[in-house]
Amino acid sequence: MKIGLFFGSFNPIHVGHLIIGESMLEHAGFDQVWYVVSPQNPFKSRKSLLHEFDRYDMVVAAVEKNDRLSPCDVEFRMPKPSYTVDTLAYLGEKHPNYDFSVIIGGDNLSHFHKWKNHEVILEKGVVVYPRPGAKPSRFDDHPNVRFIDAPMVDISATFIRENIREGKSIRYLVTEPVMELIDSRRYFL
Ligand SMILES: Nc1ncnc2c1ncn2[C@@H]1O[C@H](COP(=O)(O)OP(=O)(O)OP(=O)(O)O)[C@@H](O)[C@H]1O
Ligand SMILES: O=C(O)c1ccc[n+]([C@@H]2O[C@H](COP(=O)([O-])O)[C@@H](O)[C@H]2O)c1
Repeated sequence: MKIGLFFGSFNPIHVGHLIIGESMLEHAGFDQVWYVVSPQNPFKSRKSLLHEFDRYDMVVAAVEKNDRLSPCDVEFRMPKPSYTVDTLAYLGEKHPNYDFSVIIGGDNLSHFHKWKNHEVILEKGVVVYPRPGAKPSRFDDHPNVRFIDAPMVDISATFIRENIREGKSIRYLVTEPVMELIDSRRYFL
């Protein structure tokens, strides 16, 4: 079984993340995509970062209607910050019959050389979803890096958090169940 591991802060999960997951199932040949919620990205500040349990709840709410998209909380029980190569190794040991690859947005590829043991991640294969404004990277022509030809989506979690703080609507930028959680729990205010 081919599994695409989509690592992210998901602060919050938005429709861009869902379009990426579905496109990966359709165009990259994955049987499933797992949304791995990272408690702490090694490069990001904790400012305005919700607790991982809250971010996970939103991921669960976003994907529950889709059998092939799954939430994954494995990094909650691992050392922090969350290094992708370590999680990949752990999941590989736990599920020896699954074939894992990593999914990233085009913006992350330009920083990829700074990731811990990125060569090891590359050996497994990296599938890239194009992102507006992504810079060219040294991995663009790497044999184990595959770009998916799919429509660009110019949505970010940062933009959603800003809208919430300014009292603006986030309807259609996140799914209805995610919007209900954000409203009822007063996230990002
Ligand atoms: N609109 C998008 N197009 C392509 N890739 C995306 C998009 N949004 C997020 N990603 C990718 O999804 C993964 C998880 O992203 P993340 O949870 O940080 O969302 P984000 O919208 O980039 O958040 P923030 O604005 O807080 O940085 C990353 O690999 C990121 O590159
Ligand atoms: O392993 C690393 O060195 C590394 C460096 C930067 C980012 N990552 C992971 O990349 C994922 C995407 O991050 P984010 O915050 O942009 O959603 C997230 O799961 C991070 O833990 C991992």
